[in-house]
Amino acid sequence: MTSPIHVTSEIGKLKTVLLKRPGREIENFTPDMMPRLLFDDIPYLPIAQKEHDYFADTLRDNGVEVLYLEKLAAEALDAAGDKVRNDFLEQMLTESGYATGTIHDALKEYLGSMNNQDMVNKIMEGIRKNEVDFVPTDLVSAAETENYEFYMDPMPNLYFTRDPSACIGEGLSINHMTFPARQRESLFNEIVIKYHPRFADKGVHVWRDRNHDTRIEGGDELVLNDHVMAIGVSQRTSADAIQDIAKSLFKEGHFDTVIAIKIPHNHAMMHLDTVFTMINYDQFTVHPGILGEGGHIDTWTITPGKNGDLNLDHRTDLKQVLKDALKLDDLDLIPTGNGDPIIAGREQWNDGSNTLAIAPGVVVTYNRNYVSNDLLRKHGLKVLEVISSELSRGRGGPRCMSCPIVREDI
Ligand SMILES: NC(=[NH2+])NCCC[C@H](N)C(=O)O
Repeated sequence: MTSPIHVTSEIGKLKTVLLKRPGREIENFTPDMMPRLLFDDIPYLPIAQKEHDYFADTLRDNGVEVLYLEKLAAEALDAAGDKVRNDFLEQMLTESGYATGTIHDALKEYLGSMNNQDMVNKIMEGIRKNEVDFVPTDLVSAAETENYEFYMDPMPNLYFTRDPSACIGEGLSINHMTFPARQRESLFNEIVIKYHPRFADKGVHVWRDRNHDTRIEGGDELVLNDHVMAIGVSQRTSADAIQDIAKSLFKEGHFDTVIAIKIPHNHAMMHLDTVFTMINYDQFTVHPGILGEGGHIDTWTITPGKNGDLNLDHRTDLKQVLKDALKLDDLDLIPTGNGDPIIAGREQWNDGSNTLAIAPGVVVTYNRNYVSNDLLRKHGLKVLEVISSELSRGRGGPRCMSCPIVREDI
């Protein structure tokens, strides 16, 4: 049986991708909620949707099948029936802070009265207190902070479908995310994989599920070829989660090498793909800001050891490490912003390094990063630019906004 998931590189011709069209969740918050919700500004929804549709059309025009998370999640619940719907709702409420109690009951009744698509959309958008018909009668609900508007927070980062799950080979990781603002997101991916007819019982292997204490996010997980991965040690992905997934990939998959790359732990560079992406067989974008003195950076090449252990090789010459792992004679590392410190900083902030390859040497990028885009063209790449004034306010670019499900082999 061929698996409905097949991703053996970052660059193979993209056949199927998972997106989430931004909905009301991206404007259902106030400035004081922004840092906690990992946003840097208040987006303007109609334009964000227009930009997102343009992005989706660009992919479709290039032969990519576009799937939407919100639709798959509702279809999965439709297919799974009442018990699964009830369990999903209970789990979502529990992870939103209401395992039991009168608020739990009121929210369950409110959401429970909706059809699956409306319920999924509502959970994604967040639930304000004034929309639920509920009068507090017990101390727990009466004492709940009065001046907070929400029972359930919105999930504005959902349009960054790259992060809650990552397709690797014929399987995927369903991720335990770092910050509470994003932790509930991967519940949607879980129900899709378990119950959507497209994926359920089709031999999809879960390398690592969301029930872990250690954290990993898809923005850090790069599939370089069918046996090598690069994973960022970052603000979002911990070294112990990398060891854990490496063991699983070595044991049950065709992978034999994981290159762990340590990047600065900050919001602008929260994932490896904000500073480093693969765009061709032998070409990568790299933000000069991650390279230290003499272009060095900490990397550990992890390979299988004896009795299920791991071997580690610590090196700091990224270019040589990649050349060795990918068996290449040479490699083109293309600096964001052409290496100019001011331009590199500005364009990295707006995801100039966050390119989505849709075929070897063909990338989708934000039009606003014109210096980096010109440089990519000078290095021989075909660059498809998408409009990006509002989408970029969420601190993610074309790679973050897409989760490849099927790519052709390279
Ligand atoms: N793969 C990525 N770089 N994703 C970007 C995610 C941005 C999002 N606001 C967050 O902080 O989580």
